[in-house]
Amino acid sequence: MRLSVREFEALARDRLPRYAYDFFAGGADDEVTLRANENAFTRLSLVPRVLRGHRERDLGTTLLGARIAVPVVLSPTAFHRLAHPEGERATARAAAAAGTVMIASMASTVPVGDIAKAGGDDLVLWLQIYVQPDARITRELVGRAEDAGCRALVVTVDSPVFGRRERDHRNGFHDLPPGMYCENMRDLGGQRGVRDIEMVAGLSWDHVDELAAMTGLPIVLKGLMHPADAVTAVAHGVSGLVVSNHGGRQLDTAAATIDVLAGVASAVGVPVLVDGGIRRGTDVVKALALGAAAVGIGRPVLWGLAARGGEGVSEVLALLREEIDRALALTGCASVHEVTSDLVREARC
Ligand SMILES: Cc1cc2nc3c(=O)[nH]c(=O)nc-3n(C[C@H](O)[C@H](O)[C@H](O)COP(=O)(O)O)c2cc1C
Ligand SMILES: O=C(O)C(=O)c1ccccc1
Repeated sequence: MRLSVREFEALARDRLPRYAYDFFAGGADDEVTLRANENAFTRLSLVPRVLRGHRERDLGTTLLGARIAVPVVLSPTAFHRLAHPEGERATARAAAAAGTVMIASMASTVPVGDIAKAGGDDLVLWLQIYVQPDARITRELVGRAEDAGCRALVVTVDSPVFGRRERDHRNGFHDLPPGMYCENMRDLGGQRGVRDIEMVAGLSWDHVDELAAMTGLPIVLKGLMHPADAVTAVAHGVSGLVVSNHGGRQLDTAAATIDVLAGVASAVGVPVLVDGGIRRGTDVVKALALGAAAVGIGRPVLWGLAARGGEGVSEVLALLREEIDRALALTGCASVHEVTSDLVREARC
């Protein structure tokens, strides 16, 4: 039996080829932000309340109108078939069983329609996209998301260019192995490899407006860190935000997400999610206290998938669920909505 999310990482490291483990685990440049995301949680302390007499906890909440059973969603990560042959299908089944949102990556190795089918009616599926230089391709992707029954589009805005991941360069990992493709790019005119997904160096608020004009789906922006950008985002009509530094894979030395969360969350009225370095139930409670509506996990899903396929993802989600439940009990909270900002403070070293 695995006792923690970190044990899954060790299992995954043992099972995966080096290049795949490094692709999943790695960050940009010196990986300062990669480490900072996790470390920042240790600099925050919880200040529990006691004697409140709650026998049980309700871990559920609502996100963009969808009821979710735990305040943890699956952040979008590329290439699940590098972790397990069933890839995103297995991930979708685990997300559906846990009763939470899966944000499928535009760079999934299973087409979004097939991810939706694997997850079934219970799955709340959102599709993450990178706006493409050719608006026709973006429009086609949006259509594929709508046809698959996705309930939101998550637009990643932290990547006008790719971050430089030295591990991938060292390993010569620049494209998917034979037989694996960015399936959502299929038949859109490219070679279906990693390089088919293009970044838009001049990404701007105009692109957000253009995208909003293409669809009736709610739009969530992922990769914001600055409160001023959050305010502008809401003025452009977005329905939610994900405070994220892309798991330390884009701008190295960017702040840890948990350190900027409160500034963003207090600046806007839309739901704010946060991802980066969340590995324990107490991390989730700290994020809720700092204003998050829910959190996202990236690598922990990949570690579960690599270790034991969909069962492994389910185990990771179950571990986090149990830890959140215990952390709520020990902080005196009966629900995620009772987690208030006074329950967290900066640790004195
Ligand atoms: C291997 C890997 C692939 C990723 N692919 C994407 C992606 O395709 N689109 C995206 O918006 N974010 C992507 N991300 C960033 C995640 O959505 C998320 O922000 C990050 O993993 C959260 O940090 P954590 O891994 O510490 O939980 C990726 C992250 C990893 C580790
Ligand atoms: O690795 C990533 O972080 C990522 O976002 C990505 C995007 C497109 C293709 C491959 C990876």
